[in-house]
Amino acid sequence: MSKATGSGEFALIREFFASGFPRNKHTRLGVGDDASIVMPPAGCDLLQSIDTQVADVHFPATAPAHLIAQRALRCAASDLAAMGAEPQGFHLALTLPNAEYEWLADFASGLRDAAHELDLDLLGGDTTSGPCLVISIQVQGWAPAGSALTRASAQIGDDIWVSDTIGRGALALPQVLENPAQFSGLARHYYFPQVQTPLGIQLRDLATSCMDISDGLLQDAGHIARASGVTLELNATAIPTIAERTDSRWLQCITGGDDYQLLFTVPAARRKEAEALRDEFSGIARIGKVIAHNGEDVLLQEEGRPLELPQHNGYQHF
Ligand SMILES: Nc1ncnc2c1ncn2[C@@H]1O[C@H](COP(=O)(O)OP(=O)(O)OP(=O)(O)O)[C@@H](O)[C@H]1O
Ligand SMILES: Cc1ncc(C[n+]2csc(CCOP(=O)(O)O)c2C)c(N)n1
Ligand SMILES: [Mg+2]
Repeated sequence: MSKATGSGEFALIREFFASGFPRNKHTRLGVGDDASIVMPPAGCDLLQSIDTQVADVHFPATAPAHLIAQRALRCAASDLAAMGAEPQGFHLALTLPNAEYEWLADFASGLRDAAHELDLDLLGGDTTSGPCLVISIQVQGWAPAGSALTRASAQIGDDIWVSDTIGRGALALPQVLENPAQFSGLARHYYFPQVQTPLGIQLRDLATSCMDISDGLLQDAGHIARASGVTLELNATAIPTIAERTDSRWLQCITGGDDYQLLFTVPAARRKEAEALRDEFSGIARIGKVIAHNGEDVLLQEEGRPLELPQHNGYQHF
């Protein structure tokens, strides 16, 4: 397979990453210098997050390069959506086992498409050789000062909501591992997780807490519970899952991860406002309520009776 034109790391950066990305008006200096320069709008907080994806841990190494890029940027951008940020830009750190021209061209084309859709300017990065493909993406954006959503302020009595169906990524995984190039049905959700930026922005004035579900609904619900010092009581039959409650794969849906849907809490007194969001975000569903901490961080109920929580409630690296 051919190598990047010109030779070496710098030709590769020039060819694939120096142009073709959205140009954000707040970017003073992007790819090419020792650091990027960005001028945030007055009165806004800067929000930043970093996400790493490793070949054969987060995606199959043999997946098409444009799909790997799409997925990596979307998963990273999801953390901005979770906090209600308006996206601004990203830095890309790439570790590559080799520099094959066709692979890089395909990767850069997927990355550009995702960047345009998500409104993220490529601000800079770092490119190295290494034993396996690793993609680290730092994303940043802003929100009016003090308005960003966090995991820490869920209140007793709040309703618990999710932005859409849970479990698509988890149930896609066996298919994707079997055929990494397949890109239909559930595999679409695995490679193109829906980034909930518009919903996150609307929730700034409505939700008391919010996060994106990357590791599994049950485990991630525990993060809001611990950060807020409350218990999240989930109603099993109210959770919109891709496999029905009676399906043997239901548990995989709520523990498997790779959803990138939002989990958020809204005061019960504002339930009608949350329901009205359905005009624009038809998938949102009310799945439980926040109660005083009672020893457990998360409770799963069905028709008023507690369900035993599985030992494995979400993805952990170690
Ligand atoms: N090596 C690290 N050094 C400092 N902080 C870290 C490190 N790893 C994780 N964190 C912080 O710990 C918190 C939880 O990290 P985690 O990666 O689980 O975030 P997440 O949004 O739940 O998951 P995802 O990685 O899927 O976005 C975040 O605030 C993150 O910034
Ligand atoms: C090939 C392959 N095997 C397994 C998985 C499942 N998986 C890996 S990491 C993760 C949680 C999010 O990661 P992080 O917490 O690092 O952001 C999940 C659900 C996958 N996506 N691809
Ligand atoms: Mg997150």
